[in-house]
Amino acid sequence: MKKIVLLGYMGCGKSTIAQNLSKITEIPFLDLDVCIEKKANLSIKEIFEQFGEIHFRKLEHEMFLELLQSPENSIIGLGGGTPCYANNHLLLQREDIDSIYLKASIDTLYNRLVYNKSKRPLIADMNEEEMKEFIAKHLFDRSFYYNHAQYKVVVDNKTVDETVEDILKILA
Ligand SMILES: Nc1ncnc2c1ncn2[C@@H]1O[C@H](COP(=O)(O)OP(=O)(O)O)[C@@H](O)[C@H]1O
Ligand SMILES: O=C(O)C1=C[C@@H](OP(=O)(O)O)[C@@H](O)[C@H](O)C1
Ligand SMILES: [Mg+2]
Repeated sequence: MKKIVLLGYMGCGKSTIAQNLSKITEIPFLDLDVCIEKKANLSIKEIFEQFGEIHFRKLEHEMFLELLQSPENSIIGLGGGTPCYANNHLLLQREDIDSIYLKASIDTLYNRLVYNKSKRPLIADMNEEEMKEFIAKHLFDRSFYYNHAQYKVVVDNKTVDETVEDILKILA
C-alpha cells in the first residue's frame, strides 16, 4: 500500500496541505506530530520542556516507523525536523512511499511563522530578527535531508488549492 509523505521546513504547509489533499483524494491523513502528542498524552511543547529534544526525536522516529508499518493507504504530514534525524531521510526513498518536499523560501516561511511560533518550541522564544536569521541558517542545514524526497513542489505564492493541484499532478 502506498503512503504519501509530505516534508519540509516548519510553516511550509505540511499539516494544512495534507489535510486538504486528504479531502480531495479521500485517502486518510495522519499528522506525525498529532500522533506523537496522542501517544504521549502531551503537546509537542510539553514533550520538549519535560524530556528535551533528543527524547522527542526518539518518539518521532518510532512513530514514523509505526505509521509506515501500517497496511492502509495514508497521507502523512511529517514534522519539519523528521527527515533530519535517525536516518529518517533514507526511509523517504522506499518504493512504497511517494515523498514530496514542500519547498518554501525563507521569506514565505518567516511570514507564516512569525505569528505562529508559540507551539513550535525551536522558535517560540525568538524575536523577529533572531527568527529570520535562524530560519535562513536552519533551512540551509536541513536542505540536504529535504532533498532526499522523491518529488519537490515549490509552494511560494501558491494558494492551498494550487499546491494540492500540483501534488495531484505528480501523483497522477
Ligand atoms: N498557501 C498556503 N499553503 C499552506 N499554508 C498556508 C498557505 N497560506 C497560509 N498558510 C498558513 O501557513 C501555516 C502553515 O502551517 P502548517 O500547515 O502547520 O505547516 P507545517 O505543518 O509545515 O509546519 C498555516 O497557518 C496556514 O494556514
Ligand atoms: O522543525 C522541527 O524540528 C519541528 C517541527 C514541528 O512540526 P511542523 O514542521 O509541523 O511545525 C514539530 O515537529 C516540532 O516543533 C519540531
Ligand atoms: Mg505540521
